[in-house]
Amino acid sequence: MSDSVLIEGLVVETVIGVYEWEREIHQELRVDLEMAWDNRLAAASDDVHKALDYAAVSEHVQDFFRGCQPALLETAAEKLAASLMSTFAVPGLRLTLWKPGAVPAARQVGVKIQRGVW
Ligand SMILES: Nc1nc2c(c(=O)[nH]1)N=C([C@H](O)[C@@H](O)CO)CN2
Repeated sequence: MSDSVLIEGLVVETVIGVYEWEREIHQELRVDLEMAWDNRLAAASDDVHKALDYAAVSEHVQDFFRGCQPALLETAAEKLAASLMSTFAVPGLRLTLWKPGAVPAARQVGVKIQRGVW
């Protein structure tokens, strides 16, 4: 599939981290998403119900991090990918989770995964 729907730099606040002190605070993550989606039906009908609604997906991501507060970025990425694919019937996605404050000498650190069919 060559079409996709994109979300870049979505900011979420959550509890995440492997250290004890990190379990006591909220930290910022940034989420980049590229989701495989055939955009032709939405374009032909001009109907948001035929589109992969990036506003609804963004809300889902925010809700996800209210309920899921793992230690590792890898765990968060894997669970979020599965949740998005099953909730929105997304056949494939590329997901990057950035943790901007984690390594002071780096602008940001993160993980990127690709799942499903492209
Ligand atoms: N590959 C990873 N490395 C590290 C992670 C992680 O989630 N994935 N997490 C930490 C700590 O929580 C760190 O962010 C605290 O600064 C260390 N390494």
